[in-house]
This record gives sequence, structure tokens and C-alpha cells, in this order.
Amino acid sequence: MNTKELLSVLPVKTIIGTVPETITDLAVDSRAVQDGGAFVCLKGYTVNGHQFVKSALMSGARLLIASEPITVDEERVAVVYVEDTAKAIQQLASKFYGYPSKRMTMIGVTGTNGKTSVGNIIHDMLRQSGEQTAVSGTIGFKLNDTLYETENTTTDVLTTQQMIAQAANEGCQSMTMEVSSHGLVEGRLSGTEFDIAIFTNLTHDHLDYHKTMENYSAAKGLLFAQLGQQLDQKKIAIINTDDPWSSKMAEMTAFPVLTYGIRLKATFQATAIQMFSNRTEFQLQGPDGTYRVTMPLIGEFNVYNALAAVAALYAKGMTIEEILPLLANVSTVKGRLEKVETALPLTIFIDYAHSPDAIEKAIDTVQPLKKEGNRLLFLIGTGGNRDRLKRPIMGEKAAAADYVVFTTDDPRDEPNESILSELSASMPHDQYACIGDREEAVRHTIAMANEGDIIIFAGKGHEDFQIIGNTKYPHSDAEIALDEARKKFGGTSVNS
Ligand SMILES: CC(=O)N[C@H]1[C@@H](OP(=O)(O)OP(=O)(O)OC[C@H]2O[C@@H](n3ccc(=O)[nH]c3=O)[C@H](O)[C@@H]2O)O[C@H](CO)[C@@H](O)[C@@H]1O[C@H](C)C(=O)N[C@@H](C)C(=O)N[C@H](CCC(=O)O)C(=O)O
Ligand SMILES: Nc1ncnc2c1ncn2[C@@H]1O[C@H](COP(=O)(O)OP(=O)(O)OP(=O)(O)O)[C@@H](O)[C@H]1O
Repeated sequence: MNTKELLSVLPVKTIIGTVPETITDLAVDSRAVQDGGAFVCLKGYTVNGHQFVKSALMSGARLLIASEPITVDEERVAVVYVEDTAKAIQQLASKFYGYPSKRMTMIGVTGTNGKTSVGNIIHDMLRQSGEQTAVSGTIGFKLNDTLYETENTTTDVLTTQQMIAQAANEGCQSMTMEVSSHGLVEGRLSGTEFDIAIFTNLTHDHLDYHKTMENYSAAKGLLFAQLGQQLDQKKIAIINTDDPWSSKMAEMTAFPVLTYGIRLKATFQATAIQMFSNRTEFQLQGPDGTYRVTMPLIGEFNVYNALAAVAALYAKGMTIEEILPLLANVSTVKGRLEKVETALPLTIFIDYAHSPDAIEKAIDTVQPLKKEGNRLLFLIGTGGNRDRLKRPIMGEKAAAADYVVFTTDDPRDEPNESILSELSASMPHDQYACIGDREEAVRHTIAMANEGDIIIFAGKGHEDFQIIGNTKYPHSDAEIALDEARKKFGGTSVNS
């Protein structure tokens, strides 16, 4: 790209050296610098990117963007000083990739729970309709049917623009993105122009980072505020009207708001909900009439997720008649109350609940599936060095199961003892065990189960690892559970 044109988005800068006419690439990680590329030095939580200038130069960087003094001996390398490199990369990333979000219908999904589910339901439905489309979030970046790994739910601003550009270049007409509160506050979405913004719900989580629910809601509200003021554009906010924070989100945007919900009147309202072990049916009261809906997802929370997805496709221009057959064929989202198909005399779900509200929703969904005389066993852990305030509330919600196993879920550097004692601090009954080693905890859960019982292994979802210290160790709740269950009950089984 032409370097002067790229740098024109930075209004105030000091340039030392001769700027190369073009640069081949833009990087924020010295290990990703290309020959002839630019390296932006970012100050992180762990290290300061300015320390990696030497390694960037060794990889052939020709342009450095810095906010602290750096020494460069090579004449052919220019240094651009700006006040704040984090702000600079937000301007540069979308410019470098040619503002790719403008070439697609961009759908952003935010909220405490349901982002991955809604994002993947939309993706699945759009793929069924024959659309070229992409989705990014906690499970990764899925371009049509190919999944690429990513580091965060909402990736850093440069990776975000790279992904959007890749999707647009490969002919996608739309892209759905999970938008985390961290991502919004840190400007990881800068330069991404959303057409449709969805709010799922706001409940206790991430207060280690946001401190108060007010701050947390303000962070989520940024997605709606960032729809902008160009009202000649066709943009829409889609908001869960049953959530107490919904009006706050609606206030943030000047664009029209479509609502969805179950309890209060909404543009898309589900009534007469009937739950079955393998599907949910409900009456959809939509803007153009009333429809009977069947979908293969279970749980009231998935009715909310489905309504959000239906509203998004409607906002995109599809009719309800076109949308509902797609919902009828949607697949369960990986690791979200996903049933492990097994010939064993047990029902096992893998779930990603790791907030109080998600735990409540998962247990409420599965309890009615239990036959008389059987029990619901629930295994739950929580991350080390993260929000500690939510732990006793998680434990309290987990207590609604008949037997609870508290364990760890990426303990990082925190000792197991504090995690377990805080999780179990408010347990109102004694039907529980605390076992720090997650493999042992899974095996213990199976050991405690009897024929006909239901088990939810919560917190890991799609993840196949456990982070202890700084190391990711392979870990699969499903594999360990099936191994132990086969030993206990015999027979063969098929993993989902
Ligand atoms: C606390 C936090 O948000 N950390 C994020 C941050 O890491 P960091 O600040 O520690 O980065 P760093 O290691 O100090 O690096 C600083 C700079 O030096 C560069 N560097 C580093 C090493 C090197 O050899 N060369 C080099 O150039 C790095 O590329 C970077 O530009 O920048 C990284 C790259 O973008 C992120 O992956 C990382 O997310 C970590 C993994 C994380 O756990 N974040 C959580 C809090 C988070 O963001 N979660 C949300 C919400 C999820 C949810 O809703 O549940 C999310 O969107 O994922
Ligand atoms: N709409 C919802 N309301 C409440 N709980 C939900 C909802 N959808 C899913 N859940 C529960 O929350 C868990 C996480 O769901 P999902 O991954 O879709 O949310 P998320 O917002 O992407 O979460 P995260 O931010 O942690 O990645 C699920 O496994 C399920 O237990």
C-alpha cells in the first residue's frame, strides 16, 4: 500500500527518516512482521511492544510506528512518532484493508450470554439459504464452512480488519461478529461499520474488568452508539425487550429498534412455548402475522437466541416464510448444551455456562427432562485470576442441581483452594464435592451417577484445553466422562 496515503489517517505525527513509498504489510506483533512491512509498537498488559523493534527490523520492517523513543540504525527505516499507538492502529487497520466492512452486511452481537449461540445460529441459517457468509467469535473465525482459530472472542483491531477483508474478498455478502465488552472498550471494533446490532442480555460477569454493572452496560452500549448518525443508511438495532438493560441499549442509537422477547410485548414475541427433550415449539408473533415454529434447540434461553436470529434475518430483508424453515433445520451450537450421543444409560451435556445467569438457564432447561427417581449432576469450575465476585453466586445457582461438583476452569496462577472455597461459599446443601483437578472431578461425577441420571459438564464448551499457569494442557470433559462411564456401565458409545 502507498505509505503516505496510509499515514494520512494520522492527523498529528512526527516522522524521522525517509518514508518508503509503499509498505507490504502492517503488523502489531514483531513475530508477524513481513519483509518491507510496518510494525506498530503497542504497550500491552504483559509486555511493551517497543521492546521488539529489533526483532521487527530483523524481519525486514521498513516503517515503525511508536510513542516512546526507539533507536534505529538503519537509514532505510522510517519512524513515525504518535502520541498513542493503540489509537493509531485503530485508524490504520481499516484504512490498510480498504474499510472492508462497508462491502458486506455486518451483524454485531453483544451481551453477557448468547453471543456465540446467536452468531452461529445466524451463520447456520444464512449458509442453509445459500449465502456466502462468515462468523467470528469465541469458537473462532468461520468463513463459510472453514474454521480458523482465533485468540479472543473479539480479536485485536488488526486481526479483526484482516478477517473482515478476507471474508469480503472471498465473496461473502455478510459477516456476523461476536462483540465483547472488552473488545468495545479497547477499540478492537474501530473501523468496523455494523448494519445490524443485537443485544442478548446483561447479567453479572467480567466485573474484575468493568468494576460495576453500570460501566459494563456502558461498554455494551458502545455497539449501539457506534451505529452512528448517518440516518440515510439502513441500520437496525435488535434488542431483547425482557432484559432490564434493554432500554439503556435502545437509548444509545438513533436508528430504528426491533425488539424480541417472551414476557413483554415485542416486535418478535414467542408465546405458547412447549419444551421437548429434542426440540422446542412456540408461537411466533411477528410484524407480519403469527406462525407456529419448531426448532431442534432446547431451552427457553435458546428461544431468545432464535428470536434474535430471526429478527436479524428479517432486518436483512428475508421474509418470515423464508426464515422459519431454516430455523427448523438449525444445528446445535458446539459446546452449548450439546448432548453427547452415547449408548450409555446416562444423558450427558457439554455446556459453556460460566456466569451465574448461564448456569441458572442451563439447569432450568435440563431439570424438566429428568425422569422420576433420577438426578441432575452438575460440574462447574471458574477461571483463575478473573472475576471473583461471581463465584459464590455461581455456586448458589449450581445448587439447584441435585449434586454439584466444583472444580477449576483454567485456574491459571491461582491456587485451587481459593477457587473452590469461593465457589462453594454459599452452598445451601451438602450434596457437593470440591475437586481441583478437573479430570478427577469429571471422573468423580461419573462415579456418583446412577443409570438414568443427567449430567451437565459446564464451563468448557467447545474448548479442548485447560490452562494451568501459562500452559494450555489438552483436556476434554466428554472424552474423560465417556472413558469413565464405559468402565462403570460397560458398552460402547459414540462421542458427539
Ligand atoms: C487482558 C487482555 O485483554 N489481554 C489481551 C492483550 O494482551 P496483552 O496486552 O497482554 O498483550 P502483550 O502480550 O502485552 O503484547 C503487547 C504487544 O506486544 C506485541 N508483542 C508481544 C510479544 C512479542 O514477541 N512481540 C510483540 O510484538 C504484541 O503483539 C502486542 O501488540 O492483547 C492480546 C492480543 O490482542 C489479547 O489476546 C489479550 O487477550 C487475553 C488473551 C485475554 O484473556 N483477554 C480477555 C480479558 C478478553 O479480552 N476477553 C474478551 C471477552 C470474552 C467474553 O466475553 O467472555 C474477548 O473478547 O476475548
Ligand atoms: N440467551 C441466553 N441467555 C442466558 N444464557 C444463555 C443464553 N444463550 C446461551 N446461554 C448459556 O450461556 C452459555 C454460553 O453461551 P454462548 O457461548 O452462546 O454465550 P457467549 O455470550 O458467547 O459467552 P462468552 O462471552 O462467555 O463467550 C451457554 O452454554 C448456555 O449455558
